[in-house]
Amino acid sequence: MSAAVVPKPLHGRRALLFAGLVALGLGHALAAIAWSLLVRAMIHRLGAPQQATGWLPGAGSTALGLALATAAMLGLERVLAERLGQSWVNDLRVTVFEHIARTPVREYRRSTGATSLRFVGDMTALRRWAALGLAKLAVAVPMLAGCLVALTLASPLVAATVGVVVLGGFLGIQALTPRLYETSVEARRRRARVAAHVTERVRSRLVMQAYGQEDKERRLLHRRSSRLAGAMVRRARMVGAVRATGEATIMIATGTALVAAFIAGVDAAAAAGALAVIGILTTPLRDLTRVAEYRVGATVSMERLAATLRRPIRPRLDSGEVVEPPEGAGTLSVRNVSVTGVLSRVSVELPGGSTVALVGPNGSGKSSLLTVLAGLLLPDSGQVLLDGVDLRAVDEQELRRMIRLVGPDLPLLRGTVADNIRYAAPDADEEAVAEAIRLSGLDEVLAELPDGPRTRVGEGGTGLSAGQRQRVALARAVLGRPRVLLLDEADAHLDPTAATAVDRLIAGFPGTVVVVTHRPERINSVQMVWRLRGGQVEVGTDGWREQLTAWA
Ligand SMILES: Nc1ncnc2c1ncn2[C@@H]1O[C@H](COP(=O)(O)OP(=O)(O)OP(=O)(O)O)[C@@H](O)[C@H]1O
Repeated sequence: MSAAVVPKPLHGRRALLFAGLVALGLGHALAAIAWSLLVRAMIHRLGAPQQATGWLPGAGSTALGLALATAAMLGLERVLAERLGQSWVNDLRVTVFEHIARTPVREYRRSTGATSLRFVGDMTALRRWAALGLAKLAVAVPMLAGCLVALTLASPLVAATVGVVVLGGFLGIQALTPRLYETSVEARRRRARVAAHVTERVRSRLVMQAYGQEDKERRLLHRRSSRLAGAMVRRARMVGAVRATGEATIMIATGTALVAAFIAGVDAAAAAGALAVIGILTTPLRDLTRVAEYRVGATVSMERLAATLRRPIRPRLDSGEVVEPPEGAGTLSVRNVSVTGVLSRVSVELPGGSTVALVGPNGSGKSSLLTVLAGLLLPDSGQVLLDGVDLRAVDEQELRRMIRLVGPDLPLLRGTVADNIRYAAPDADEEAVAEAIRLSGLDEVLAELPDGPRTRVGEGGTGLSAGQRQRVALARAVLGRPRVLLLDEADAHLDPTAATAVDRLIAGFPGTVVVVTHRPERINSVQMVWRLRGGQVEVGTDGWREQLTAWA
């Protein structure tokens, strides 16, 4: 099992974008210095007798040039910052998705709402941090440094005073961040609860309606929503405190700069230049205040994502580890397979092309064994071989092509019936699709559907009856002629005619079939029976057909 590599915000191309933003910050700094010198020179000229000297040559065009350059830099800064944020979040989104997609189903039990919060709320917080936090940091720090240089040119005392006030402001903000962090964690937790509640209950609203629980659920949501509102207000209070500290810093810096200018005895022109710089300084100071806010939001979100990414996933095999897909008829060998709490040192052999019924009481581990045979659940110990090769050594795509599973945990996806059939093999030709439809007995279903294979279904196949869904799932599984077909209660929901179609499918299927069923009397075409009990597999003996009914 391996953990994911978390994309870094300043990796690769993003480091260049960041460097571009720092360059823009330096540009802003130079503009601030130039602006302060220009203001100072203009004020000097205002004080001088006009007739003698005339107006400052080039002042207008310099001011216009500085204004245009600043506007252009601001525009460019926004674009670079957004590119930085989007690029990082895009990498993160794909990484998190891939990780969740590859996490064993038993390892990931987050609700859909909590998962979608990772892709919406958390990604927004992280994009803000990169695009408005990191990017602002890149620009604001050089800009702040440039402003302090400009102030030093006017008066070192003024610069030192402003520097001390700014430092005090940052320390104040720093002192507030632990509480901001706590309130942000609480707000996120409450948001996750509301998202999980709403998503699950909306999806299962028929259960609410059937049991008349709409009012109770509404009250529950109201309570959770009110708690979320409270948490958001507490967070807003802290955000307000941070912003207020930033604004107070700006005002105190302006006031103390004037006092310092008075004490230092600087002339009016230099004081005006310093004030012009303080005006410019307002922008980076405000930006840096926001940086603290975005950083805390991103920390909270990143902790949640990192927890998800720490979950182990099935590692991709290195090219050197992959063995050639085995040749053979689909012989399955289970050797000493154990899955904690479910299977205990199970060893059975299923010759290629044969069919076995897997029976046993509820919870005995039939579905678990099927997922082990499919290579989807890795056993804690032991191995499963397909035609003599350990499933773990076979390239995953090849494995999925050779072994197909049908079961209640593999619903249909939103799209058309045809999209669902082709899901496993989008490039399959029409002939292969027609064969899969025929084998699964889906042709009768398609004839009844308003738009035939182009009929749209919702999430999980809503819009079709349970039996219709089952047959679409069967067609999806047999497309491309897998070597092994694992059917988990494939006859559930089927009427006798449809169940006969499943029986025909099993009888006519050229590969190996394992069929989990509670109704063995429907399955005539199996050649042996395995019973799961107490974590062990008993293999039916000579009179197994009688055992099939007795065991099920
Ligand atoms: N996603 C899961 N995560 C953790 N444990 C699970 C999961 N699914 C099943 N189990 C556990 O594995 C054991 C076997 O369950 P399994 O679904 O394999 O039994 P089954 O024989 O197929 O039952 P049924 O006849 O009711 O379908 C049960 O104790 C169950 O609690």
